[in-house]
Amino acid sequence: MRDVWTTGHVRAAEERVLARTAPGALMRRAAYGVAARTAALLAERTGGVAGRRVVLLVGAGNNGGDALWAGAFLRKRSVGVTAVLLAPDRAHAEGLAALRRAGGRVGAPEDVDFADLVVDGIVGLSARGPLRPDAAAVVARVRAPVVSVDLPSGVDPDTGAVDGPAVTADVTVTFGAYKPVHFLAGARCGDVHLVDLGLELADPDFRVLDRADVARVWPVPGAEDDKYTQGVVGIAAGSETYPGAAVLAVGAAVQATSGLTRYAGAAAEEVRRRWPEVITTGSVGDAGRVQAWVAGPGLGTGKASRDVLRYVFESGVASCVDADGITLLATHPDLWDARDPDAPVVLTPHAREFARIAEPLGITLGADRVAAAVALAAKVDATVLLKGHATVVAAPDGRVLVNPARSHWLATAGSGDVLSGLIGALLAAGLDPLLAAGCAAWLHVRAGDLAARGAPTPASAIVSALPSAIRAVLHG
Ligand SMILES: NC(=O)C1=CN([C@@H]2O[C@H](COP(=O)(O)OP(=O)(O)OC[C@H]3O[C@@H](n4cnc5c(N)ncnc54)[C@H](OP(=O)(O)O)[C@@H]3O)[C@@H](O)[C@H]2O)[C@@H](O)CC1
Ligand SMILES: Nc1ncnc2c1ncn2[C@@H]1O[C@H](COP(=O)(O)OP(=O)(O)O)[C@@H](O)[C@H]1O
Ligand SMILES: [K+]
Repeated sequence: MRDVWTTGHVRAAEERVLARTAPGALMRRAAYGVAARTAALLAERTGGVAGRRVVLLVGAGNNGGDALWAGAFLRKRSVGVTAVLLAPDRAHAEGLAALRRAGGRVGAPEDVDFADLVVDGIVGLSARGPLRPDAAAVVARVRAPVVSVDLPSGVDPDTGAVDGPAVTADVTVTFGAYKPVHFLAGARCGDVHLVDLGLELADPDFRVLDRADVARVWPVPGAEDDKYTQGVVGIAAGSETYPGAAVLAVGAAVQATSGLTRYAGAAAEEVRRRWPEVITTGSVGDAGRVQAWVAGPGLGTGKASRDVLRYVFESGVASCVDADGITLLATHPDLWDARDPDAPVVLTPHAREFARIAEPLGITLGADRVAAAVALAAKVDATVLLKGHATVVAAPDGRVLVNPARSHWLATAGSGDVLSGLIGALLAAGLDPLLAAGCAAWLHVRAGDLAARGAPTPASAIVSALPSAIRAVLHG
């Protein structure tokens, strides 16, 4: 599990450490970490360190100071270091003096053209908005690998939003604590390395699950178990028009856990043909007992679908409401009244579905996706999984998980249906809804990677990759 704090919390903690350490000590520790990673990347990309050319892009604040000190440390390994000062009269004075003492020089934007590696010290925690034009012009020249100091400049530290020119780093070296940008805009950061500054921080703003966290809770049957004790999941999905959504959601549920899966709906024939182990019926009322429902994928939004959702809510078990189910809740908010208040609900909107359900409630999906998910979760008293390249899962009590993608091949038709089946299976197994949604999203990404291996993948191949992904989770 990795803990993540917004910049306000990190700054406050840094102030406390600054007050009890020698002046400049923290910055030198941070900069030493940058220098070490820079040398490692130089060696990896160019085959050596001594004699290579590093250009530092130096902004007006302490982020630039880190870069200058890192340059001074790199000089000790005979790296040629040139600093491009974006605000020459405000460049960090001690850092600049240290670089000059070590034999580094101040250069011009053209020096970027001949760099073996660029260190981005333009802006860090104080970043506001995209890169300003002078910084953007220098960054546009960069062809070399980039090490970003603390975070890639131009990306919002707390939301990961990018709305103009910004740096894309190969490696980011951050200090004290992970910040939201590192997971909400992972693709901009490259590999992220954390340098410990001994900060003391309270509860994180969100958490990121690791393999071990998923392994700890993924349902594994024991000697006393049978197909019922592990939790039975019911899938109310698919229609005559969209039978595929049912086949995918059911397939994910069948492969996720070893309990029983039931299916109720118009795609019973297709489901049975593909998944003979599933007990199928035409309607939710005939399905038999389940411990959790998945309602919505490919279901349609007519009267019959409304009845399905009402039945699921009235049944008093946990549910994952996806796709058409979300649209139904948006257009017929009275459906919420059918809900048993003790039964947890997980909503899994993509951005457009989120807008559909949240805007009438006065919640807009702006740059801060975490805040939007938290607000909707509290408002409707449900766990909200907001899909995207970084999936945000917010519980009604304010706990948040973020699950970053490792590639973007999951953005394919039917991929969301697979996710809903996974969540349903984990809810039926009794996982806390936040963990059910978070672990499902985690496994979804891993299965997506295994299925894709660098090329487009159909959603049905993601379903097929689930056993391998679970094996990798459970057995390392
Ligand atoms: N605190 C600590 O203990 C430690 C802190 N450490 C380091 O300090 C960093 C924070 O430093 P910081 O607060 O001095 O500001 P920083 O991020 O360098 O910004 C500088 C100036 O940039 C400008 N600017 C803003 N937006 C911009 C944009 N889009 N495009 C271009 N320019 C933009 C804006 O200047 P303005 O012109 O608006 O006055 C702003 O004042 C932190 O990330 C870490 O690296 C480490 O050493 C460890 C110990
Ligand atoms: N750019 C992206 N990178 C990685 N994953 C993505 C990206 N865009 C979407 N996804 C993931 O792909 C899935 C798409 O789900 P959804 O939009 O419901 O598709 P469908 O309705 O076709 O099943 C979600 O799990 C989402 O988090
Ligand atoms: K930076």
